[in-house]
Amino acid sequence: MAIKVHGSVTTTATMRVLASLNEKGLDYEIVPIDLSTGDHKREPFLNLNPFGQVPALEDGDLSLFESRAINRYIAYAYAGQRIPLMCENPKKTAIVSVWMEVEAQKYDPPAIKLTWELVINPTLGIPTDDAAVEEYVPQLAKVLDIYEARLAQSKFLGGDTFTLPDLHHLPTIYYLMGTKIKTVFTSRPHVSAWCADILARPAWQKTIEMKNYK
Ligand SMILES: N[C@@H](CCC(=O)N[C@@H](CS)C(=O)NCC(=O)O)C(=O)O
Repeated sequence: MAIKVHGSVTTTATMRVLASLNEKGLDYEIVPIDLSTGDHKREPFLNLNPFGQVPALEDGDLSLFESRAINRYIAYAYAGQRIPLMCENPKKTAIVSVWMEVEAQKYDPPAIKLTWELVINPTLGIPTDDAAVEEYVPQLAKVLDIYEARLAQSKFLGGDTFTLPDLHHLPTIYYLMGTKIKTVFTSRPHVSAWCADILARPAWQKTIEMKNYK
């Protein structure tokens, strides 16, 4: 049975999973979940994720939610397919795990709030809260200062190669690069080069195309 992704192709967490499936070149089916009608808060979706958030993934008899956990599964279950998104060496894996935690715990909280304020709310007709933007940009900048130092030493966050911690940033970087605060990324030379590099990946370009032709 083909892998099924239950989600909405414009949402950051669904895009995160599609990006890893595309990196692996896997076949999958998208089962659209319409957030505007509340599909995600009703059965049968709640059976896949009782928290009522997209995405959820089914691979045979395995059912998962939480985009980052799904991506770990994809990386390990399909380790031999195309590029490795995790490492086998325990020490290298530990470093990759550190930067995955950094993305989820330090980077994502301000980045997702800014994505809501600057990208999602305007599409819903909700005006941007400029005070919130002013509060979150310095928080994001502080994290990116640390990234700038890391990326001066290492081509990617997890090491010499592109791995899940890099991939997990793609949806919010993609959206925020189209906003007035993109200089928070582009003003830092190593961060800027890293963003350009990971955004140009064919698997990410495919993810964007799926969003544009939904
Ligand atoms: N930590 C979850 C977050 C999932 C999430 O926030 N999904 C959003 C779309 S990006 C959603 O379903 N929002 C609707 C809601 O929370 O009601 C993950 O990474 O999968």
